[in-house]
Amino acid sequence: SQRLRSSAFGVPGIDASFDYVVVGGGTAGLTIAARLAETASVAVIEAGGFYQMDNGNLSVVPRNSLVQGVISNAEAFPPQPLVDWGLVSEPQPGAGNLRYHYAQGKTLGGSSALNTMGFHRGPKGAYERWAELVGDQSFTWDNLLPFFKKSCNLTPPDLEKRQAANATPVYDPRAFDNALGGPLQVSWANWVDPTVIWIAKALEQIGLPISPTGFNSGIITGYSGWGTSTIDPTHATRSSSQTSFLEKALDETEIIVYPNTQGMKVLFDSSKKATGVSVSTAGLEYTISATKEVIVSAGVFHSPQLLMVSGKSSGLDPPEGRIAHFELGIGPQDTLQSNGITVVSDLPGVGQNLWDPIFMLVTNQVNTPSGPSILMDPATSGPALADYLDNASGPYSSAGGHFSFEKIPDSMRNFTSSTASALAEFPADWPEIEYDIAPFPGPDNAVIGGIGATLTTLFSRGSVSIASSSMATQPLIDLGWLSNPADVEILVAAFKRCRQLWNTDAANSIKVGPELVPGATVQTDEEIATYIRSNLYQIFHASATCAMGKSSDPMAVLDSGARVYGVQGLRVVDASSFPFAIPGHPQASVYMLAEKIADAIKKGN
Ligand SMILES: Cc1cc2nc3c(=O)[nH]c(=O)nc-3n(C[C@H](O)[C@H](O)[C@H](O)COP(=O)(O)OP(=O)(O)OC[C@H]3O[C@@H](n4cnc5c(N)ncnc54)[C@H](O)[C@@H]3O)c2cc1C
Repeated sequence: SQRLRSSAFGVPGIDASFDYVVVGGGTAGLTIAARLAETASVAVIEAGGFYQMDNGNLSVVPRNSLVQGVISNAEAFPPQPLVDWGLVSEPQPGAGNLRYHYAQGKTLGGSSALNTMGFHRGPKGAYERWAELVGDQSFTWDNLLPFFKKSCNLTPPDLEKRQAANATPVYDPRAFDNALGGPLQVSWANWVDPTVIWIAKALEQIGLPISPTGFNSGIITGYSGWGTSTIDPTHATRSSSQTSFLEKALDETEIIVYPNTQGMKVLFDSSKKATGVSVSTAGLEYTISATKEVIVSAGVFHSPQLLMVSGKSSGLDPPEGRIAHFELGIGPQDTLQSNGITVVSDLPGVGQNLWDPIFMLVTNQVNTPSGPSILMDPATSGPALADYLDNASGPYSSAGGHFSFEKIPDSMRNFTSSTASALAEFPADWPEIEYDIAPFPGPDNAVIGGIGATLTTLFSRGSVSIASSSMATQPLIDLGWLSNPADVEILVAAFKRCRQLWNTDAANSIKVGPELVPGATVQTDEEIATYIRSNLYQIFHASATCAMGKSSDPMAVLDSGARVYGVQGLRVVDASSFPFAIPGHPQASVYMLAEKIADAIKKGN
C-alpha cells in the first residue's frame, strides 16, 4: 500500500541508518538518490526546503528565471536566503578587483531550481577527452548516450503555441528515448522572443547556420539553433530534479528526505571508510549512518568544502597524543593543517581546478517588441499573463532557448603563438565561444538587446578553500577570472565577433541609435580588454573542483567511478566531479553523470 507522503521525511534529531546517504538534494543528488532508492534504502540530506514555497513563482515560471534578482553578480545582491547560499567570491584581480556574488541553489532541486533551464549535451570530443583523462572508455559519447537518454523525456515542439515560423526547431529525435521513462521534462519553449529571432538571423549571417541535428546529438560547434529547455510543457513550469526525480522517488520508493538539514561532516571508521554524516537541522545535531556509502552531491563549491572539513573520528590513531574525536579532512595538506584539521587523505586537487566560464556583453537598443517591453506595458502584460495561465504560452512560458557555438574564424585569429598552441590542444569539435542573446528592459519601456559571448575554452583556473573547519563558514572562492592572459585574447576576438553580429543586415534592421555598451569610444584591443575586465559575468557553469582523473594524476580527486581517492565508501557526484567545464550548458551532463554512477553502484562497481 502507498505510504503517506509525510512518511518520506526524516525526523530531525533522531539518529538513523540507511544503505546510502546522499549529502545535497540538488541536480545530481536527487537523481542519484532516486535511482539508488529503487533498490536500496536511501536518505537525502538537503540544506534547503521546497522552492515552490521558499521562492514562489520566481523559481517556477520560466520567464522569471531570467530576471530574478538573486542571479545578480554584484557583491550587494538582493538576497534570497531560503533558496540561495549567498556565496560571495574573494576579490578578483582579473576583473576589477571586485567580489562577485555567485548564486547557487539551496533547495531541493539545487541549482536545477534556479537555473535558466537551457538544456543540451556537449560535443562528442569533450566526452572523448573525459574518457582519456580518466582512462575509462565508458565516458565516450557513445557509451554515455544511454545515460543521457535515460534521464529525460522529450516533448516535441508545439509549433502552434510557439507561433514563430522563423524559429522552428530542427532536431534529431533519435537523441531521445521516451520509452526509458526518464522523469526530467525537456521541451521547447512555447514562445520565442522576436528580438532573439532577429539576432538568430544575424548569427546565420555571420556563418552559423541552423544545426541540422539540434544540440543533443553531440555536435554543437559551428551551428546556431533553437535549443531545448527543462520546462514541463503541460503548464510551462520548471522541471527540476525535485519535480522529476524526487517526485517519482517519493511516489515509488522508500526514499527519506531530510530538508533544511546541513551535512556538517562525513564520519569515518578506523579503516578510513565513510560510515555516515553528522548533520544539523536548525542547530540540532545528529548522525545519519550509511552502511554502504556516503555520496557527496553538494555542488561545485560545497562538495570540496565538505571533503576538506570532513570528518570526525575516534577510531584512527590520534596524532600527537590527542584522544577521542578529532577533525579529519580530505584535501591539500597545508590548507587542512592550517585550519587545525588532521589529514585523512592528502589530495592536493580538492577545491583546485575550478573552471568558471565567463561572459561579456555588447548591447544596443532595438525596436522589436520583446519580453521586457511586453511585460512592462499594462496593455500587453495582462493578456500575456492570461496566455500563460490559459495556454501555457506567451512570454512568461519561455526562458530563452537559443544556442550557438563556434571556433573564432581564421580571419579573426590574431592570437599570440602561445594562445594559438594552447587552443590547438582542445578537441577539434570543442567550441571556443558560445553566443547568448538577452533582451532586457531599458528606460521608457525601451528594449535593450544584449549579445553575449561566453568563453568555452578556458585557461584561467580558480579554487575553493576553507576559512575554518566548519561547514557553517562560507568557503573561500577564488573564481580565477582572467588570471590567464589567453582568456583575455580570446574574449577580445569574441567581442569583435559580437560587433560583427550587430553589424549584419538582420541586426541593423532592429538596431536603434549608436552602440550602447561599451559604445564607440572602445576600439583598440587594449580598450576592449579594459572594458571586458570591468564588465564580466559568470554564466553559472562552474565545474571540476573535485575532478576525476587517473590515480597517477596528483591533482585527481576521484577515480572514474567518482570514488574519492585514499578513503572507502565515499563518492562525489555533481558538477564538481567533471574534469573540466563541459562546453555549453552543463545540466544535461550533471543528470547523465548521476545516472551513470547510480547504474555503476547498482551493478556493484
Ligand atoms: C543562476 C544559474 C543559471 C544556470 N543556468 C543554466 C542553464 O540554463 N543550463 C544549464 O545547463 N545549466 C545552468 N546552470 C548550471 C547548472 O544548473 C548547474 O551546473 C547544476 O545544476 C549543478 O548541479 P549540482 O548537482 O552540481 O549542484 P546543485 O544542483 O547546486 O546541488 C547542490 C545541492 O547541495 C546542497 N548542499 C550544499 N551543501 C550542503 C550541505 N553541507 N548539506 C546539505 N546540502 C548541501 C545545496 O543546497 C544544493 O541543493 C545554471 C546555474 C545557476 C546557478
